[in-house]
Amino acid sequence: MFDLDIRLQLGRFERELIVQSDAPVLALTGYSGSGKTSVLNAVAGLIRPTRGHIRIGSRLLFDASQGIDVPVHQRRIGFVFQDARLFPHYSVRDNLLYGQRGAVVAKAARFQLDPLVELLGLEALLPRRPVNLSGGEAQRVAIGRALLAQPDILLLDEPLSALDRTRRERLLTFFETLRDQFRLPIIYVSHAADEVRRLTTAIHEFDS
Ligand SMILES: Nc1ncnc2c1ncn2[C@@H]1O[C@H](COP(=O)(O)OP(=O)(O)OP(=O)(O)O)[C@@H](O)[C@H]1O
Repeated sequence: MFDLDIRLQLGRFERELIVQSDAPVLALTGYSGSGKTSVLNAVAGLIRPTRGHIRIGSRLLFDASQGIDVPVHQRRIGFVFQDARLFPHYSVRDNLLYGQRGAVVAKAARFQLDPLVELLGLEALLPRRPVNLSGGEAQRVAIGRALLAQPDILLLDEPLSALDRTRRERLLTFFETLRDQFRLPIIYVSHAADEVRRLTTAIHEFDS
């Protein structure tokens, strides 16, 4: 499922990552500043590794030796950033629908608005603007928006950090659904290994 062998150089910061795993969820954990978000940026195509390759499922996204570097908009990746990054001038509903724009939303599409609104508990929030959401609510909207773009791969950067225990629990269950029913490959960044143990045994810890 995941075959990553990359080297990143950002100013003086360097990070190597070599992972091969058949697990559906790959977790990256480690201290602040260890390069977790940078790896997600490389997978999304926002920064370019200095060498190596990135293959997820059947998709080869980057291979320096073959000169392959799939453009960001063709990677079909849903990226949920640490700060939700919703459009402040759009309602929650319009933020969600923005995710659908450009995506082929056939009746058979994996992710549909109404079931996602229900799964993520967003009904009451639909008319609100992001400024009137808590951090955890905004994060749930960002997850819905990312999924409505019908991604092949989901990148989650510390998605539970703004949530209380009950909401954490519900979202973890939701991620298990994405993993088991939708079979969506997920790279999940967290600084806490215990947070991700429920989702996967494929945990790569940056400890140096
Ligand atoms: N464009 C850049 N130029 C120089 N250094 C950078 C650049 N982008 C990131 N860095 C540095 O790379 C290192 C890794 O950053 P990154 O955000 O990937 O870490 P992280 O593990 O995700 O951290 P956190 O858990 O705090 O989010 C940091 O020291 C950061 O300052």
